[in-house]
Amino acid sequence: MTAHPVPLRGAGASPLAAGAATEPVIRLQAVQKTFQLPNGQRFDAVCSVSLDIAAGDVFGLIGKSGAGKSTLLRLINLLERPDAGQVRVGGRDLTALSRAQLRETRQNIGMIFQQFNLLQNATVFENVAFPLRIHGRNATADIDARVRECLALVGLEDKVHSYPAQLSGGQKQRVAIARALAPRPQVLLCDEPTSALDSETTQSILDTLREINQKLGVTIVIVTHELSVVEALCRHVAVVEQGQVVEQFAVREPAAERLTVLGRELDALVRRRAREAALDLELAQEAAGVPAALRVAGGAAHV
Ligand SMILES: Nc1ncnc2c1ncn2[C@@H]1O[C@H](COP(=O)(O)OP(=O)(O)OP(=O)(O)O)[C@@H](O)[C@H]1O
Repeated sequence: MTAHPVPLRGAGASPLAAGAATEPVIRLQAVQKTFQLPNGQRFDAVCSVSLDIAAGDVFGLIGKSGAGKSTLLRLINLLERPDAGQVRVGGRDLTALSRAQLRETRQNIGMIFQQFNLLQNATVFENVAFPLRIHGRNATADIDARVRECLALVGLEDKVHSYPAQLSGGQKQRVAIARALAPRPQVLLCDEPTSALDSETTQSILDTLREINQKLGVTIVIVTHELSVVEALCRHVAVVEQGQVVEQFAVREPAAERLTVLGRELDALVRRRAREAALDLELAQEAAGVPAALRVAGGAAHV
């Protein structure tokens, strides 16, 4: 896939980025979300969570069904408004903003969903142009250029006139990624982005997300129930249980002890994949006739 350079939202380029150099791009401080249930009872979905996510990171949120992962993710762009606590993104406290300011600030936070959430009666072009048009400040030529740039980034230049119904699941998710990136966000939130896709398509979407992170520096936060997704994509992970972050760690640094079963399972997977990669490398070198003394180690020893 050809990737076209897209200008980064630089630290000095936008008031949204003010303060970003001095604190993590995402900072949740004691955020709380309680839902009122139909029977009148109250349910604490997120309980006083504090979490820092550094600029440029790829951060996974894992946990059992109902643990509060999606609610936590949706607190980051205030799709869910916290009952208490602060949500800071790009140095701004989102909870203190007016509606108009929040609309503006949300351009800095793209989001993709399990079911893609595309406009069915709009072409691929119009889907990607949508977030640029609703802010009404972009000239038509600029929108056109930006839409094509984003579609190139996800390898879908040739689908510009197609409708969502004419696309595969993976292509729909690529359109959703292009749409999320169109306003040049610092942060991309992903809510189970590969859960509706087969494993091959999942791999190619993960490759695209990795490329976006590496080339554009966009910080990615991803909710998933698939440990393989975390292993393949994330640098850091937090395990969520009953509305709380019970542990967080660097994915590539398996430890002797973890607090949670999911943490232990993820470590085991990381170790297994590292061993497999080391073996593959060894076999490839052997097949290529590289003398044993000159072979490069695969790195499994580190984990
Ligand atoms: N709008 C709402 N009203 C009432 N309860 C809600 C609402 N949204 C979420 N919940 C409840 O909050 C809890 C956490 O939900 P959430 O979707 O964040 O969990 P999750 O970890 O993402 O689960 P899953 O992996 O199944 O999507 C669940 O028990 C859910 O039923």
